[in-house]
Amino acid sequence: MSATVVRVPGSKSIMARALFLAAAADGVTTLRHPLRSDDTEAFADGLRALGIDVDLASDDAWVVTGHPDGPPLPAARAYTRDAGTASRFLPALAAVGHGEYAFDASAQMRRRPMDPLIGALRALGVEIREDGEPGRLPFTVVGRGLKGGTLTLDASISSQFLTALLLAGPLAADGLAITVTGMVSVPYVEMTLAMMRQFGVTVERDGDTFRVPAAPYGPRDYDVEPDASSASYVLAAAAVTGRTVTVPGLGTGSLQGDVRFADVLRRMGCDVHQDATSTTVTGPASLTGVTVNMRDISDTMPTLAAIAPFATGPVRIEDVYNTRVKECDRLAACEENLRRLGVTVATGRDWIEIQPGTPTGAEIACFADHRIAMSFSITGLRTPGITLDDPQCVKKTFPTFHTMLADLRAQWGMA
Ligand SMILES: O=C(O)C1=C[C@@H](OP(=O)(O)O)[C@@H](O)[C@H](O)C1
Ligand SMILES: C=C(OP(=O)(O)O)C(=O)O
Repeated sequence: MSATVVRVPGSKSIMARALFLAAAADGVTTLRHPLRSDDTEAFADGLRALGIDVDLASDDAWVVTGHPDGPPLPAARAYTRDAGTASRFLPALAAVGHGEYAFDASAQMRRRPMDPLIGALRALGVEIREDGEPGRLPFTVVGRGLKGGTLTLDASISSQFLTALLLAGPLAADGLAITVTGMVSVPYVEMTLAMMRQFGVTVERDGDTFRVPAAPYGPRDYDVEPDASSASYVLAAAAVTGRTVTVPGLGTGSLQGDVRFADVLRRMGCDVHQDATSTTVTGPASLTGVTVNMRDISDTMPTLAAIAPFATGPVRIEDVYNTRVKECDRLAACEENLRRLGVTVATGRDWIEIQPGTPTGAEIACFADHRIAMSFSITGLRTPGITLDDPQCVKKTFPTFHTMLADLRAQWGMA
């Protein structure tokens, strides 16, 4: 059977880093194949609120004029919507500047932890005024230029705090030495280091310590990869329908750890071909069960949980505690929705185990979480009658998701 080629939109995580790096570079950066979504617009709007010029008029290229000394405005208010990346990275950029920068976000984002970043910036001498619940947004960063130095950071709840400090490190007068404990989502940190290198700065890593030199970022013409987490839904669609899908632009050469979701599908019996720049998956006659540690690729946990009932044996996903502090408590959300579909499921502090079953149609509670909406839409390829209580929440990272899925259904002759 011939492969269906599906192009997925640009990477949210690469966009967030590229926007930060471009904003801090000495010159003008062009981002090619940008992702336009709620998260990336939140990032761009946040930069603009700080006085940094981001021209997102074109869908082919966003143009950013950098300010190596930090935000040019002496005072600003930034609203970072639901975006973890914008909410965690932008305050670190503000700390480099000279002024008072107030940050706030949506109710969902206000619930998510910010304390490791607040603590780290304070340890570096930055004044932070907590304007709401301690350790959460909203808060105000009072920037007086960042001197730098050494600090210890707990990275066990999110890697985004470490990424924020790494990205800002070269703008500190003395650079930064950061020692981390308990790191999750390691591939995102590797992405950060690789992209800092692409913009001209090399971080030295010595075990758990990252040494960031004081050094200038250079502007670039930057091509954004397709999003590997978004691709997981497309590959999962192949896995549950027995079809063949090729995602171009994403393979072993990707900066994104989530390309390894294809390895999980391979272990479940899919035929997987991955070269440097593309991934092709063919679903088997029946998927097998698997036990998998998803600490490194936890954004794809809901994708796997949602197709798990179709496997012939149990699917157990381990070491994903921090999925409880994402857009929603994702372990609880997956458990709730699998139960709604009549599937037997159990969860613990950091794991979920799903039994084989035949899901029956039900309304999915999205909890305003794009990944819950997209994951259970893929279950819907095999189970009639699945509806979403909040289909629009996919706009966070993949605004064209439902059109893409409708196109796939049409090409595959599904109603
Ligand atoms: O740095 C990033 O771009 C991201 C890091 C991950 O978060 P955690 O480090 O909080 O797991 C991931 O879940 C998120 O979607 C994007
Ligand atoms: C956890 C996610 O996003 P955020 O960048 O808001 O943390 C996600 O996209 O799955």
